[in-house]
Parts: sequence; structure tokens; C-alpha cells
Amino acid sequence: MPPTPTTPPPDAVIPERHPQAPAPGTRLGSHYEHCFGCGPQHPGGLRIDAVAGEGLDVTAELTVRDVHQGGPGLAHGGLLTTAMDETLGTLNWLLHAPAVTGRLETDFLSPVPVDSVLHLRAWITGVHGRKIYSAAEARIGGPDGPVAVRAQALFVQVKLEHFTTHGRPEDIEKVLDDPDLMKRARAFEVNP
Ligand SMILES: CCCCCCCC/C=C\CCCCCCCC(=O)SCCNC(=O)CCNC(=O)[C@H](O)C(C)(C)COP(=O)(O)OP(=O)(O)OC[C@H]1O[C@@H](n2cnc3c(N)ncnc32)[C@H](O)[C@@H]1OP(=O)(O)O
Repeated sequence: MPPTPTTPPPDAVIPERHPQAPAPGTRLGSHYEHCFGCGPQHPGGLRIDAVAGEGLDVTAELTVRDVHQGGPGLAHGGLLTTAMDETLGTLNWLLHAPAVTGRLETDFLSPVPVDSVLHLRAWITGVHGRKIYSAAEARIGGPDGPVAVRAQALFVQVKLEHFTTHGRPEDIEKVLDDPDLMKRARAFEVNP
């Protein structure tokens, strides 16, 4: 594939896992219960619950449901992009640095029928300053099934203030009032 803004530059580094990164095999859970990608409280959400890998990688599963349709009986492409975005976003846990998607490129290789189980995998391909480069794939039917969706991304590290400054005030207040969620959010800080 030709280089794009999501291809790490030659002087990008592959960092170590953060010393407090969740151990391999740990379920990463949800960073926010109302998140469309991972929140258990979201009625139509994807409920992605990724598992930390041995290195700078994660895996996750997604069962495509009726509410995820685009074409009749088929997953919506934007929905699949969201699944890639969310899975890539969980890589934050391994670096302990909050980062948001700057650019996300998605290739759709085959249609994904409703009721399919997608096996997602995401991994870091390089870090350059605040820029975190990563890639992901979704295989259909099993971890070794054919690749249905592929993605490359550039995430940019931000401070927690990114969320407190820009989020709708009443939602931020609810988060600030929830000690468990704040504890989880602080775990993201690079220098708490
Ligand atoms: C107390 C409450 C806490 C509650 C929270 C709980 C904890 C939650 C923790 C973690 C949540 C994780 C959630 C994951 C969910 C899935 C991920 C998403 O969907 S995230 C949403 C979609 N994304 C956005 O909304 C970004 C919107 N964009 C921005 O905010 C800015 O544009 C931002 C931060 C991306 C960059 O802005 P700048 O001002 O900070 O930095 P600049 O200088 O512009 O960029 C830095 C470098 O990145 C490159 N860059 C930025 N955007 C790029 C782009 N689109 N393409 C190529 N390069 C780009 C630039 O060229 C620059 O590169 P050079 O350092 O100069 O080499």
C-alpha cells in the first residue's frame, strides 16, 4: 500500500508496553458506559470489550446485530469503521495515554452479513511525538477467517482536559461525580 498520513515515518518508534498496562489477557472493559463503541448502557452500541494482547495489541469480538444494518441484512460501513475506531482506541490502555482519532482509513474487502461474528485485532505500528500510528483488521467467522475490513489510523495524544473542555458540560459533570470513572480516567494520564 502507498504511504499515507497513517503510515508511520521512518523515525517512529515502537515503545515498550507501559509498566502499568493491563496484563496480557485482561479484559479492558468500557472507558465510558454511554460510549457507542464500548458502553454497556448504550442500547444500539457495539459493546466492544477488547482483550489486551502480549505486546502492543488487542483483540475483540463484535456480533453484527439488526440495529447495525446498512444494506438489507448487511452491516453498515460506517458502523464497521466505528468498530475499527473503538478497537484501535483501546490501544490507549497499553500506552496509558489518552489519544483521539485524527485520521482513520478503512478498506472494506467483503460484505458483512447481520449475525456475523467479527474477530477484530488492532496493533500499534509506531509512535512519533504525540502521534500514535496503528492498524487493525476484522476477520469474519473466526480469528483465522478471511479479512473483511482493514484499517490504518493516526491517533493524537491529548490531555484529559481535551474531554473536560470540549464535552457537553452536564455529561462531564456526571463523570466528575463518579469516583470509579474518574479513577479509570486518571489511569490514562501520562504523568498523573
Ligand atoms: C474528566 C473526564 C474524563 C472523561 C474521559 C474518560 C477517559 C477517556 C479516554 C480515552 C477515550 C478514548 C475514546 C476512544 C474512542 C474512539 C476514538 C475516537 O473516536 S476519538 C473522537 C474522534 N476524534 C476527535 O474528536 C478528534 C478531533 N480533533 C482534535 O481534537 C484535534 O484535531 C487533535 C487533538 C487530533 C489534534 O489537534 P492538536 O491541536 O492537539 O494538535 P495538532 O498540532 O493539530 O496535531 C498534532 C500532530 O498530528 C497531526 N495530525 C492531526 N490531525 C491529523 C490528520 N487528520 N491527518 C494527519 N495528521 C494529523 C498534525 O499534523 C500534527 O503533526 P506534527 O506534530 O506537526 O508532525
